[in-house]
Amino acid sequence: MNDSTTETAFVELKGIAKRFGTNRVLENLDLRIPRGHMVTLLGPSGCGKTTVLRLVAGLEKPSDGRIFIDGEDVTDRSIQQRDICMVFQSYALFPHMSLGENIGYGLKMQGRPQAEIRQRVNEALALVDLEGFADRYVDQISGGQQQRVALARALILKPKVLLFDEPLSNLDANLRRSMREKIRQLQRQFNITSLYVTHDQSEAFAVSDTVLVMNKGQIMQMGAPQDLYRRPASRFMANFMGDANVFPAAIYPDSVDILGYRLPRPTGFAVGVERCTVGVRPEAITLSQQGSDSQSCTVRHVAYMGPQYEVMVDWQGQTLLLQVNATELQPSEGDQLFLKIHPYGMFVLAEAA
Ligand SMILES: Nc1ncnc2c1ncn2[C@@H]1O[C@H](COP(=O)(O)OP(=O)(O)OP(=O)(O)O)[C@@H](O)[C@H]1O
Repeated sequence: MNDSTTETAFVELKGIAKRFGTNRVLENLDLRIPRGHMVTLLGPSGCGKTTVLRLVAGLEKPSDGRIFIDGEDVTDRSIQQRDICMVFQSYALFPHMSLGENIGYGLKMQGRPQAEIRQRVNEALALVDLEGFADRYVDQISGGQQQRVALARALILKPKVLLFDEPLSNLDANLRRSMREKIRQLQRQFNITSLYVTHDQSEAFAVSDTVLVMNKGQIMQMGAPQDLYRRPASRFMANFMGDANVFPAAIYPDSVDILGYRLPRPTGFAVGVERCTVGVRPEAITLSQQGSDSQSCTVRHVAYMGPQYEVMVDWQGQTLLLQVNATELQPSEGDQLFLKIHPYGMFVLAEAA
């Protein structure tokens, strides 16, 4: 199990329900985030991720249940009384203020002295690699820089909890990577308990200690990224975490039998499950020119992806999706090849075949 179930919770949601009119968005949701952890909420559009974030922020009231931060019941407190900062997709900076004034705004509202504000603004700008930008305005900097200003504005207040609402969605792919590394570095450096909403699986994996996958207001699975990918608890999870080939299988003491192809039993697979469903990730199936009858397959479709090919093959009456490293083999449609399934990429699904 992941740490978050055993460690003391710093942020805790207990029995949370949220209804908008007749729309029951969340029902009896429990969530525990240990101090200093970064938990990401991941799930399809409309599953309730943003609603959870807004409930923690105090921007929505739960219909039922209680919310605790650092041991205190904050359910009836406003956002200002919760010691929380939020970083939005839209940056939400004031255009009529300089970047320094934007970043120092919260401290000014707290009545801190000018000299302290100036010093802390400069420190915050340095944290996000924007030294010397204090006198610029929002329309003089790029989107990526604006999001770093928004991050500095949150960090300067040293909040108990930092909330991120799809913070990278407006950035292009290169900026997304550098910004997510910046967020992760600063979150770790300051050990800030954080909740991060995204619908991008690779972003969730890259920034978090723990990923919580939701669907239709329910928690489907929560755990470290590797656990969710390698041991999905359901078919929904298997498909949501990436592509999966699914087979009927039987597990014996020394082997797993998939459609007549016997391979070593992976560690952790329970013995004696004569009928089950096994999932195999595309990257765990390789192709080669040689093999046995039970591994023979026909290439149906090839898509060139740069570092690898995505290949569809017919095998034992099933169509499989797999990936071939472009440095190893360049398959073509119609090729008769042999596949190899690697136990590393295999998981047992709860449902029977
Ligand atoms: N203020 C509101 N009034 C009425 N319904 C709402 C309100 N806010 C959210 N909802 C509904 O709650 C459900 C969950 O919305 P939410 O924004 O939490 O989902 P999400 O997982 O964050 O989706 P997305 O990834 O598209 O942002 C949706 O059906 C949405 O229409």
